[in-house]
Amino acid sequence: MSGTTAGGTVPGPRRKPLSLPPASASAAPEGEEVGDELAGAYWAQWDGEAARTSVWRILRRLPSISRRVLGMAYRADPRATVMVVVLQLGSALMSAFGLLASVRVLSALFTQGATSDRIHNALPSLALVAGLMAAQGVLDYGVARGQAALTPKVRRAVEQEFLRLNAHVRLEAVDDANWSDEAHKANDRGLYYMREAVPQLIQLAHAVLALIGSAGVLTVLHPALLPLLVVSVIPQGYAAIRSARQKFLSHSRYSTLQRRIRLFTWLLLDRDSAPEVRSSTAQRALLEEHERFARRIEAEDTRLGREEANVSLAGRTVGGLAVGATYAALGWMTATGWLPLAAGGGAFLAIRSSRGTLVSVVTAMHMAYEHALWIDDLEAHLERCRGLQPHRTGRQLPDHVKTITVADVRYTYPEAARPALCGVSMTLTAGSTVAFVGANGSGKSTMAKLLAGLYAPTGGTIHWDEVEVREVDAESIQTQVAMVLQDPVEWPLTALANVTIGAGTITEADPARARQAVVESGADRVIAALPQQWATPLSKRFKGGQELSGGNWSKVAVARGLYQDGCVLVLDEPTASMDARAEHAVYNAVLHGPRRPDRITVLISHRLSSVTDCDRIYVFRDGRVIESGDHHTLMARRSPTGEPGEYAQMFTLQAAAYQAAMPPGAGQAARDRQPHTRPADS
Ligand SMILES: Nc1ncnc2c1ncn2[C@@H]1O[C@H](COP(=O)(O)OP(=O)(O)OP(=O)(O)O)[C@@H](O)[C@H]1O
Repeated sequence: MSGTTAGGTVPGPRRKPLSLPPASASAAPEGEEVGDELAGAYWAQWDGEAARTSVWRILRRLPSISRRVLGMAYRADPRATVMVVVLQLGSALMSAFGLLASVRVLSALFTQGATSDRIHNALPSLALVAGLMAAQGVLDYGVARGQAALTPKVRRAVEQEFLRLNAHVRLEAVDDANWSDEAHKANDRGLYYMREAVPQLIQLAHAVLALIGSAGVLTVLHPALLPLLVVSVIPQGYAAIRSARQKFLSHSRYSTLQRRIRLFTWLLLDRDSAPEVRSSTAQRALLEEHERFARRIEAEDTRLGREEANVSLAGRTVGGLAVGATYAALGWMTATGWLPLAAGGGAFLAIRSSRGTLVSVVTAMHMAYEHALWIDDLEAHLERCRGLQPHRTGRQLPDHVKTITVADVRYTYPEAARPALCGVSMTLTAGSTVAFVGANGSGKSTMAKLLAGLYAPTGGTIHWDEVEVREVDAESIQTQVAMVLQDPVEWPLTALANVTIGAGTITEADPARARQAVVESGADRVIAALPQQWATPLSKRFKGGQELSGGNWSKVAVARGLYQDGCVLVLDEPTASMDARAEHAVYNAVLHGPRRPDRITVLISHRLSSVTDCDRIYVFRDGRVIESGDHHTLMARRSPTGEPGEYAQMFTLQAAAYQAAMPPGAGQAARDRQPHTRPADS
């Protein structure tokens, strides 16, 4: 393809001829290893990373992860955070003292003398154990209460911050192909793990403190017991690490398969794909593909279960041997008098409880490490969002504008090879209706988006009266410009909310303005026919919801634009899917209705019949305005060689297409019935 610019003809990119496709191929790339097929998929980026990282590195990162989560919790609720930390420490102390008190109970029981005397002597320590356990229960209850207050607050705070920043990011950033992946990754994984970070940290802290408590008690009982504990837990710790890593890797393989199969499940169940799935009998192909993945999941499930059983057996064997050796050493120490019998019993209890705690610590620290990688990405994304917010100057546009002056405006999309607009100038005055026409890709919509403040010009200026748009808050332009696009959003809200949302509300309405807007757009009949009229949800996802046809959605979208009641109304081909009568009614309302004297209306259309009554028509080609004037001026325009201008050529071409198809005399009859001349679509 080639295009014409001011500089001449630009050669199109070189293309290789398309080769024949293979006669058989898999529906999507498929690797030997499940993880290979979707390696690089944004949502799988860090899965299994904890299993690939050294334990030392994980341990080194834990303090900074903990600091960050604590900071986040403190910002959300300082009181609850301090309470959780203090109570958690208190609970760990109670647990350690409980263990020491248990040793005293054992000492009392293991001394010589009558059984009743020994029991009697043990009673105070027993009461102490009970008291400490009760105190620990109360403190744990406090931790749970603090966590209950803290976690939802942190969740709400981070989620709101994430959505607020994303909703305001400038449109050009969202246009970037990588943006959607980044935002979804941050939402699906980062935000999820950030929400879970507080309870996870509490769990980790609980386990670590319990381990430290046990170690402390052993040291108090006899300094030689600490190395004994270390020796006993090393094999157990090793087995726990292996098992945790195995689980992380398996999980990443498993989730890849799950995502793949969900795609086919979704295609088979989805309402939008339902007609095509049936009309093209795609069911069989989709079911076969689903079954293929289901079998792989089945095999993966079995493999996973077996592997877990093997790792668990190995862990238990190694751990069991180590504990056996430790208990033997304890027995020897007690028998040889190194350690009093009661201290030996206490050590037995401490070592036993440490084994379970160690597994929790290992799993929790792997999780904290891997989740922190997703949280890092989320934070980087939020930082990027902060840098991409609309510029704020504190200045607002005037409520009414007399003239918008566009002077030599240029715009190049990020990473685009050529500018979409190169030197456009125009003057739009209040009360006038202007049209942008021209071939596909000539820059009409881009110009409209610049007028709406959705993009900032990369060159040139746009003035609203004397105010340059760069000097005002971008949002103040957006509230003054109502834009109706060709593929408007079908808001899954009530009919009324679909009209009012353009004015920034879905719960309040100006009834008279809403009715006026739907009458002008032709949506009044659509809404009147709905079972609950204005209150009908326009989505089948809701009970009693209704689906509209494409043309009727367009009428609702036009009503939304009219309801917004801005200084500028841009209709970017919203009538493309309307029937001829509906389209005519919309244009008639906009062009000949009670037009607000201070509104500038911009119509973008390929149907030139719709724009003949506009005050001024701008003809775009390759990002420039090549002609402008009213319909008659443009029709009369000739080049120096006597050729009709671009507009005249396009109009004549469209008109000729209908005239050729009309029976003799029908044209006059049709014209007599219509208030305005309307040539046909191209
Ligand atoms: N979001 C975008 N990112 C990058 N390039 C874009 C983007 N939108 C449009 N373009 C490019 O900018 C140029 C002008 O596009 P624009 O949509 O303004 O044309 P148009 O005249 O409105 O076309 P159409 O009649 O097909 O709607 C085209 O080359 C198009 O490919």
